Amino acid sequence: MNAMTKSNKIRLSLSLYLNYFVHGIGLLILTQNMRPLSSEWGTSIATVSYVISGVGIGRLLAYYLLGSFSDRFGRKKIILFGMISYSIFFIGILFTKDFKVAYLLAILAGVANSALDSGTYPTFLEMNRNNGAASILIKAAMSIGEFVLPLYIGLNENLGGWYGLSFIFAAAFLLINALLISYSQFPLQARTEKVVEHGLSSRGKMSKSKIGLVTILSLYGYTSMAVMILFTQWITLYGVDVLQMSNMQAHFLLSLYSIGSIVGVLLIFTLLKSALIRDSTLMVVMNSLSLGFLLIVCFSTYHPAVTIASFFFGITAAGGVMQIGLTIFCSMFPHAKGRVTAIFFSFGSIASFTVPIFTGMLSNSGTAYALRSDLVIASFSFVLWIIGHRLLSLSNDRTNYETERSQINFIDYWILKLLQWRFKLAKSIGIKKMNQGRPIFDPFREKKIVSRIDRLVKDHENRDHYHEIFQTILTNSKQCQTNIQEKGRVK
Ligand SMILES: O=C(O)C(=O)C[C@]1(C(=O)O)C=C[C@@H](O)C=C1
Repeated sequence: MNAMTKSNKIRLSLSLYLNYFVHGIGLLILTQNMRPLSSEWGTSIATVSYVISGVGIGRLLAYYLLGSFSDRFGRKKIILFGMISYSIFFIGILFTKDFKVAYLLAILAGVANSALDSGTYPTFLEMNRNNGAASILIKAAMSIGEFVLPLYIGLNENLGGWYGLSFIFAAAFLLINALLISYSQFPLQARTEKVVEHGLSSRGKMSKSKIGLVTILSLYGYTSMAVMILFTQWITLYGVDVLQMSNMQAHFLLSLYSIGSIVGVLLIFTLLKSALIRDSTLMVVMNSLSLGFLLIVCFSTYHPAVTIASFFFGITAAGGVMQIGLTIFCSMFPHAKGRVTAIFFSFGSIASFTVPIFTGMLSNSGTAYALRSDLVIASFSFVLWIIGHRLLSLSNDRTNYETERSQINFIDYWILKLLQWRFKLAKSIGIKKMNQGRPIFDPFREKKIVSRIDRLVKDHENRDHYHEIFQTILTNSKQCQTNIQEKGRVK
């Protein structure tokens, strides 16, 4: 397949993000409709909750297999399969009267979720030359879906509308989008045969530090997910039971956390895109900060402090750190991205199973124990990244120059910003000179500039290079001024 054009990339990205908007809806649609579904199926709320756990089972069962399929048969097929399965779930749940069928459908939703993940994350990495910034936006698309659905359901209930409409909308969105995706061009994928050569299974070839990193990143698949699930599950009760907040104040903690997560996504996206910071350094910073904010949430009794800390915890723990972890993991196995994604999210699925179980047990001793156990997991994440950062730096030092390159990217970013500023000032001088009828070229000023630079240079062996660079800047600056004057004259 040929390289993708910019408009193809944008179109495909939008379709993929739209899937995750619907997936955000899918994540909440059962819990938000527990009451109507329980009366539809003639079961208790507890049974509906049991049906919901089927989603987790489906994800766990399917991730690894679908990840391998994604590497072998291509991203597009696996994504389309996920979208169609998801639509069947949305429609099927509405029309079934039997909770056992609903349970099977929930498993199908889990399978659909893993298909979307196994196909989409690698596609974004392949489309953006392994820059993980675009995958971070997946999280934003999901958060928007999660934000919109409860609002819609609340509004629909007030207006007395049928609960099933949101299911129909979700399925319709997906089916129309599936049509668009089926005609979309996908980025070039790493050759499938190489999966065998470089596969994760060829442990003999892996160095000790690589095995260490695989372990760390897999465990992070668990801890990054667990930290978020645990917080969202217990924070509201903690606010009411332990902090004696009003119901409204306690719910607000979760809303602020969600808004924080969207802010975090935008922040991390900008940081990664501008290459201002190395991804693994960002992980150490984010995980240490999230631990700090969590400590405030767990031990402060001052309501405003807990409220603000919840917002910042959303930024640092739910702003896409999980996605960066996955991007780093994928970059270690460029030919098996689908499988890596699958392994990573399988660990995440285990978190969605185990967290409700062990926190449920802890809550018997008090809600504070349940929420504060999140500190243990957040500390674990932090330690994982201290070690992970070290291992990544060591392997980079020996084998490549990624560290230097990312620093050069950082410097180039600022050189460009400064040059843009310089050109702007030179243009302004150019316009003033035109109005005064003075020539652009000012040899005295240029001589001054050059001799000043000469005085500033410390590494004398590079003096000639600096001369040449500043001479080029001046030449281009004058060209810029000429252009702006000509434009002014034409007008
Ligand atoms: O200082 C000026 O007079 C400018 O027009 C700016 C500038 C420059 O880019 O620094 C550009 C052209 C002149 O020959 C000297 C300096």
